[in-house]
Amino acid sequence: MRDAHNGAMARHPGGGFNPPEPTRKGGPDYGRLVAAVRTLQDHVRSVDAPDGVITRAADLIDGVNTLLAPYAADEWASPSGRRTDLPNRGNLLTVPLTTSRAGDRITGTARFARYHLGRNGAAHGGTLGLLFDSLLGQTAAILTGSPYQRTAFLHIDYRAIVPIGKDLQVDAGVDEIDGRKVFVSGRLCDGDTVLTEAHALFVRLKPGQP
Ligand SMILES: CCCCCCCCCCCCCCCC(=O)SCCNC(=O)CCNC(=O)[C@H](O)C(C)(C)COP(=O)(O)OP(=O)(O)OC[C@H]1O[C@@H](n2cnc3c(N)ncnc32)[C@H](O)[C@@H]1OP(=O)(O)O
Repeated sequence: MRDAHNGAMARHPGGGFNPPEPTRKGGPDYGRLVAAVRTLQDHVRSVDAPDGVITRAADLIDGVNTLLAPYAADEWASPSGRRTDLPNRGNLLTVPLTTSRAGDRITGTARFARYHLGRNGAAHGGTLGLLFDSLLGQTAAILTGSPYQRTAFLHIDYRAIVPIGKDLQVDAGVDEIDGRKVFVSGRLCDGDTVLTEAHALFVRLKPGQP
């Protein structure tokens, strides 16, 4: 049987890390769909309900999966990550992040949810990598004006545990450009407290690189 999700492996004919092509596909409720799934993810991580409730929830979600399955499309056709009118471009994968350019910096707000919980109130360390790849990737792309880059390395320093369910501040900038290499760093703060610092190398892709 064909796995429709393998369509996501289709390569762009031009190669490279292609910037998102804006779309309004999915209509007025696409943002609500993504927000609802995020809420669902939080519920699945926090639920402590009777077996019958779990059975009913699983049945309902199976129903949604059956509804959506015939429409699985590759990454170039799906609106995921291309709804530039929506938070996080309608990309369910990302840690919720809102940014804007402030001169030669990228600043904004990030918020971890129950879904991102590691243990004992702290966000899972891997989700910090997820956040910083997005934040520093955006920073490299926007501040250099060249979106065709990929992360070569990402170094994270965990300074303090990152709380969930709280608006936190991000700040990032370009430290150095050396030919194709763009060195970027940033941090995540809770007020005056630095929670996480990261630095990364993004390499501008040559034509034909995937
Ligand atoms: C315009 C506005 C648009 C706005 C709208 C933006 C929206 C858009 C935002 C996107 C924000 C998300 C961005 C996520 C981006 C991913 O997450 S990409 C996924 C994770 N990364 C990957 O999968 C990359 C896998 N690796 C590779 O593909 C290749 O290793 C790379 C990174 C392309 C480099 O390979 P290459 O081109 O063959 O490079 P190579 O010639 O070996 O090295 C070039 C230089 O870099 C150095 N280098 C390479 N790798 C390393 C390393 N790991 N450590 C140290 N040095 C290294 C080399 O030593 C060399 O240095 P020099 O000799 O030139 O001094």
